[in-house]
Amino acid sequence: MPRYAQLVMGPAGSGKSTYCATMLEHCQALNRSVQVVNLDPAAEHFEYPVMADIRELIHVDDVMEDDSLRFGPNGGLIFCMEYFANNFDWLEESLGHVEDDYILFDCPGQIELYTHLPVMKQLVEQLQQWEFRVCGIFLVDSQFMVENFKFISGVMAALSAMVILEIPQINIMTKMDLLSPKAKKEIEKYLDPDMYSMMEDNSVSLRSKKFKKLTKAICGLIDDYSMVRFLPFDRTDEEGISIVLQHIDFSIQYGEDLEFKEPKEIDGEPSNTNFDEFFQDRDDS
Ligand SMILES: Nc1nc2c(ncn2[C@@H]2O[C@H](COP(=O)(O)OP(=O)(O)OP(=O)(O)O)[C@@H](O)[C@H]2O)c(=O)[nH]1
Ligand SMILES: [Mg+2]
Repeated sequence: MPRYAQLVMGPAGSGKSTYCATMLEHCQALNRSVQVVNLDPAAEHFEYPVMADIRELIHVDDVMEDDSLRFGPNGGLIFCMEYFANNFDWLEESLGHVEDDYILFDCPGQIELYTHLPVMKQLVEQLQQWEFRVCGIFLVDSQFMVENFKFISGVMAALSAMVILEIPQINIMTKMDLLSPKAKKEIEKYLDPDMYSMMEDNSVSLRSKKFKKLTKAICGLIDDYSMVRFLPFDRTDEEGISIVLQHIDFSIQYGEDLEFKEPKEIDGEPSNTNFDEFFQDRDDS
């Protein structure tokens, strides 16, 4: 039986930990068993219970305070993640081996991890060896997406993670509830973008011909191959969360191999196992 994982990635402050807490709550309401693993060695607090926490293995403060290493916060975090990649047995032990388990990995926000460092790819390969079907979830703050060039830059960041990790990826615009009504209207065009017309809008502001040509080529490539799309995510909108989850489930074929499970016994109510016995007693009375 396969196992399932969401690798929750994105720039610093894009809403990864909030997404994990929201998704966990949503799945619990659906009676789905989901667990969260914190992979951020610099995390201070989160609003969800964790099944495993990388800080048990290594904490960024230990690395920064170490006299022989003397790293700053960013270098320290990269060191921690490389240490983690050399100690995947810690994760294996923490996860155990439960069939069809579903784990959300709350990753750190250093963008280097998704552009050129090998750690995340190594993690994906390791998870796949442990029979996980992994889906990348790339979050970008919607407030940084309401202008053409900001949008293109968000698309490029998401694309970079897609290219490096080679797994199904769902891209999400977070914090939709914070947008003003005007920005909300504006953002609709970025949820179903026409990259060519986006280029036309800005043709006046691009002075360098070479830069204009390059941007046009990038936009064309993304549009022609439908490479990157974003789904909106508003943590207060259950229906929207449900649509995001459906896309993710579809991408990792969640549910195809699930076996029927007996409902859990609720206090005061008989479980299915003694159903017959229960009716037998009633018939006798
Ligand atoms: N209103 C609103 N605030 C949000 C939402 N998502 C995140 N936030 C806020 O944005 C801030 C950052 O959110 P986090 O979930 O910690 O972001 P993160 O990506 O985990 O941040 P790092 O782990 O530091 O990279 C917090 O103050 C959250 O309360 C959202 O959907 N709506
Ligand atoms: Mg976080």
